[in-house]
Amino acid sequence: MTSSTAAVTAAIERFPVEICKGMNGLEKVVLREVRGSSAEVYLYGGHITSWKNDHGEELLFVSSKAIFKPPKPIRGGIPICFPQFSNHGSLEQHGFARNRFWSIDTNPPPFPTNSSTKTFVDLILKPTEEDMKIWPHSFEFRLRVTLGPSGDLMLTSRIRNTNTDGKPFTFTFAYHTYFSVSDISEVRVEGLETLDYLDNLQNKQRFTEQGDAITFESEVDKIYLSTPTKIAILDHEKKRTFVIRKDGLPDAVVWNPWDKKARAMADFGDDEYKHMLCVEAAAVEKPITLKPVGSLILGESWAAENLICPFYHVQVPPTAIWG
Ligand SMILES: O=P(O)(O)OC[C@H]1O[C@H](O)[C@H](O)[C@@H](O)[C@@H]1O
Repeated sequence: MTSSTAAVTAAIERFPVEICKGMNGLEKVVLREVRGSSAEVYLYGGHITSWKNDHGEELLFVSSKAIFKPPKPIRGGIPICFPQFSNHGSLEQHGFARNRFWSIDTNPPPFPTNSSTKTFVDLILKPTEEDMKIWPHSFEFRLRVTLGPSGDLMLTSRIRNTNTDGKPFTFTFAYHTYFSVSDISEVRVEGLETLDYLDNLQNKQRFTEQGDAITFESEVDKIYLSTPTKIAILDHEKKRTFVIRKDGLPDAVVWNPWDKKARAMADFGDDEYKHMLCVEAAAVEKPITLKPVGSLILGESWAAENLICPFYHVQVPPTAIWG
């Protein structure tokens, strides 16, 4: 066993997590909570591909046609969009973090909150020389995926500028979460009413949302701006509500490709749009800038959190969410 394998094993043995082979032999980490909930994270993309409640029911949508083969990003789950969201810049769509191989971070810097009672894994992404030809910046991107005792899933990202050439860098970001829903026409989203949004289907023009909670009857691709820290997705048929609680991510992207675009995507089933909805905690309108390493100081860092939790319509929402 090499010393780095030993360090990974030691980091993993502290927590009930397992590293195993997933689709096409790609490595994945499986987190399990004592009450039965679980989550799976592929090192390819630092990509969450499964999140199940304590009845083993899948809460994320992953396409039956998803291609688990680099460099194609995985269709569904939670892709990480960094250092660019969508086509808002000159890099490839959604940046490159979602199709790079991440590593297990055996020595993460301490977290302000105590996670000792939770199941989590820490991943890290650093650029290769090839990446630096595309985006000439040195960075450390640390991602902690935590499965809470009530089955809630928390993603914490910490990004540091490690440039020693005196250059700041600027990025946009999203957790591109694909929620599984029973029937898109029965779903509504609360928390975005009356907000301004940029409509990707109308040249990113700015509009103001009218009326009540958001419902779906055609393609939607909107970036809601300066959104509240809590957003809810209500699924009447499933009698289930997902609550998203976010910090450091002012925007929220809502996307459903609907039938025509679904048919145009090779890695997405023709009718699958009926059973998914992306609500993405994001920082898009105001890109983040981080200062480089100085003579006496570390490079600047940025952190963002996204907590998602299902609750069922017979339950009281967990206090972790409504706080
Ligand atoms: O197909 P992808 O590159 O994964 O992007 C899927 C979608 O992601 C976001 O939600 C964007 O707002 C959409 O414009 C885009 O179509």
